[in-house]
Amino acid sequence: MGVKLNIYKTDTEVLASLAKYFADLAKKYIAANDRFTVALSGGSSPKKLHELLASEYRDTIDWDKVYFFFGDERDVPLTDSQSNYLMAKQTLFDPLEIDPSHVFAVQTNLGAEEAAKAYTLNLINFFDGHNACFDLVILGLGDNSHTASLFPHTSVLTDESASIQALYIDEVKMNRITFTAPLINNAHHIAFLVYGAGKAEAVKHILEDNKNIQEYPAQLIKGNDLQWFLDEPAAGKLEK
Ligand SMILES: O=C1O[C@H](COP(=O)(O)O)[C@@H](O)[C@H](O)[C@H]1O
Repeated sequence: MGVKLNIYKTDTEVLASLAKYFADLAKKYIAANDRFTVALSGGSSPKKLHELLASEYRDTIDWDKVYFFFGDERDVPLTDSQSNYLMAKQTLFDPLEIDPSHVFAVQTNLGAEEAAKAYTLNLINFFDGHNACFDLVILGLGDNSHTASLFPHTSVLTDESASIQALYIDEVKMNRITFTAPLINNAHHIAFLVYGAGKAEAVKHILEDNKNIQEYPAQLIKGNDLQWFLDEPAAGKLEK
């Protein structure tokens, strides 16, 4: 299956479409496997998605069968305002009263390197020693074309292992812990959530420019079912 672009006039419509996609996949995988595994993205874009899921889909998804992971995390305490975990806790887990044992936070209290190792072990245990294969990975896109914490001109971009790596990112002056592209690409379904004109240049680089993964890391993301959920401003520089 190729890349599917879902382009809507407004971010509200984008979020509604992705929330429904999330719900449809959750129902499908819970019916098939009695669980739905999802790796969340961080930053600010997903906040409204989480709030929508926690309100409109509170009663239509069997949330007790959903298991949450993080595609990347900042090397900060989980109580820090920059923490991707804290954002998800406040906008999704707390409103839905998610069982904390179903949420796999990156244990940043261990320090970045040890946290990456511990997270890798968590995945090995959760997936019974098999390669981690998430039902859904949700990704954002930075205006510099990074996704997860796969930033331009970093060593992790050429890592061919499906793993979790810790590295210092000079661009943001902090350590990050991130899925590698092969780990993301193992997923059954991958959804980019990108809205706002500020992302238009990056979207064009990723979807239409020649391959240059060092400049445009999100070009590394491939998958059986890779879907983009975009508003028109974010898609505004794509060839019509
Ligand atoms: O640093 C990060 O940025 C990206 C994009 O965030 P957004 O708020 O511009 O959507 C995010 O996907 C990633 O998880 C986060 O750590």
